[in-house]
Amino acid sequence: MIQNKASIAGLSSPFSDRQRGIVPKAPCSLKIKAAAAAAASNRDRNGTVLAVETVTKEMAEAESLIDDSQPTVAGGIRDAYGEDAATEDQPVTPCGYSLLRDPRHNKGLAFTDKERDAHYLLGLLPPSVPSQELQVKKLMNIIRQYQVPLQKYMYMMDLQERNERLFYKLLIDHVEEMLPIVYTPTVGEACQKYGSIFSRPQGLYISLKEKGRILEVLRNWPEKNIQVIVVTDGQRILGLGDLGCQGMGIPVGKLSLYTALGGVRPSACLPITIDVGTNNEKLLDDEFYIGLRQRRATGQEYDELLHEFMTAVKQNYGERVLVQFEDFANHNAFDLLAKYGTTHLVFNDDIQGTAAVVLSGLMAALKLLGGTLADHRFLFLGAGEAGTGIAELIALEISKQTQMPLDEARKNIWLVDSKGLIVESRKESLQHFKKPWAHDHEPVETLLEAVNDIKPTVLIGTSGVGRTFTQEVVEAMASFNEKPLILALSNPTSQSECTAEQAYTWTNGRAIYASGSPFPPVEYEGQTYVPGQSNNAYIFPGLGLGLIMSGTIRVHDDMLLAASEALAAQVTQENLDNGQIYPPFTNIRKISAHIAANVAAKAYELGLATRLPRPKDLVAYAESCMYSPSYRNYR
Ligand SMILES: O=C([O-])CC(=O)C(=O)O
Ligand SMILES: [Mg+2]
Repeated sequence: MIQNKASIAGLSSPFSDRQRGIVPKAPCSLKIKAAAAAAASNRDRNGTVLAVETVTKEMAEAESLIDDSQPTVAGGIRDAYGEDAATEDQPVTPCGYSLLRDPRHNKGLAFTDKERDAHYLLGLLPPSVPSQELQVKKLMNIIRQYQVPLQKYMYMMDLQERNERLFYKLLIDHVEEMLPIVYTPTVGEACQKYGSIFSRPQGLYISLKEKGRILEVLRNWPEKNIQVIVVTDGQRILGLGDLGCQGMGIPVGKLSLYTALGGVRPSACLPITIDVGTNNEKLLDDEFYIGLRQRRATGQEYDELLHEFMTAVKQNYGERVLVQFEDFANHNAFDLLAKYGTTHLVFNDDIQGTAAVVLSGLMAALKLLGGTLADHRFLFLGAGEAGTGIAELIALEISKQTQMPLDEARKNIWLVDSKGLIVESRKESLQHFKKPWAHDHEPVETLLEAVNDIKPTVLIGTSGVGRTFTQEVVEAMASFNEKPLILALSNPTSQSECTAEQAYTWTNGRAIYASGSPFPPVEYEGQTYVPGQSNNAYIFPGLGLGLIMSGTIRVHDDMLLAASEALAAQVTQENLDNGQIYPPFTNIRKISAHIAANVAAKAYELGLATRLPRPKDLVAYAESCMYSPSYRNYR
């Protein structure tokens, strides 16, 4: 028998338990128990072993309030393996006033008359019953009236807290328009002002104060069946530097894309910020700063906290939870990936996600430029996570294609950092991740000199510093390339190495251009040029979905290559004819399903996938696993 919380606590209340929304309907609870037991043993009630899809259905049916006539895969991957067996300990489904206050189940005015009657909502809502589509239309009208992007961002955050399905429906249906709001560039501004706009916690904060108690912190999070964690320590938020605890906007934003673009259900996503202090003096002096008011802990203190975190994550969520490292400073990003890459399912978005999206763009661009990767020369401005990560993945692909040794494949790839071209004579003083790129060449101090010396066919900006592709640099690229490929990847828009308009104007419209944050189309001499967006958002949602749905336990470089190939394959001839090396974001769910399928296929091939048997049609399986934001009918 399920006990209600109030009776356990010995509280009395003028409302009945149902009215206060704390007791599930008895038939539902029985169904939950039966399905939970079945799913846990992977057998049906008669003891027959269940196929994965059948368990999914059992579990989805078991979720109280869901109408049997609804598609059952929406509950998603969580349910498929019996790990999320609903038990009496699960929070019960609310009804009455609490139902309207529960963002996961709230539908606002869209509750039907029958639902209003069955769930104690009579009189709590005005009579109109709009469809979800009409609700989206109304909200878009409101959002479009805000002139300031940050206001739109705050409206969206509020919506997410109020009605989760409507938030995702709106985001998915208007992805091109809303991506720049919930993601780069606006999310960058939101992080800068996070202390002032903070209203409700959207993820977990783990600070030095919680050292020794991280497992307890994880257990405080209301959701138990987590599949993806995005974690930052806030030290390098986009190209905006150290934003300390206010970096939380990034994991929150990335995870909302996991759901909207990759179909991972929201309750399986956990945003985390690790707060070891900040070296940002402005924040330390800001009375509204929400983080620890101290300079960053480093060395052993930092390592110990991170180690406790990684250990607690595995202990609490098991081996198959994906941890995505986001916006760590270079040294920590590389160290963490190296340290945990062999023991955990980890992935660094800034190193590996960015690399995969750029490699994909290059694969597509070759159809416009001609030749193979090995025929091109690459020059990077910026030799941090993104720069060296992309460079390495290109070299890996060249080496695979040509059978040449990796060292040899690196020879056509050059990097410039703040001290000039990375060359042999600087090797001693270079950080370890730059050393492989120290080629034999005279010292060169400026980017312009490097461009003129190396004569790259592809120029890639990963410096985090805005407007560093000057007119001379871009014109030099155009002087020896018929179609210079220019990727200005730093985020947000203010940090982009050059704008789309500059790239097209300075090359007389000949550039193939993409940036990390979006730019609007450019009119130049009577023609419209549509810049591409080379952002890891194309990759991580599909990659993550592929890892989760196959139960993969380690990320392998070949999975990144598989993701790149799948994305490049989605670029149509029409896209290419318009100078586009990425497909439009409007198709992103389909794209993510293809990426997920390719990644999962590679995981099965490498023996790293644990969810067996392997589904035959991985694209269809990926699609069937995706969360749908459509409202469900409540019994
Ligand atoms: O968040 C983005 O737009 C891309 C990214 O990972 C970064 O710039 O750090
Ligand atoms: Mg990032």
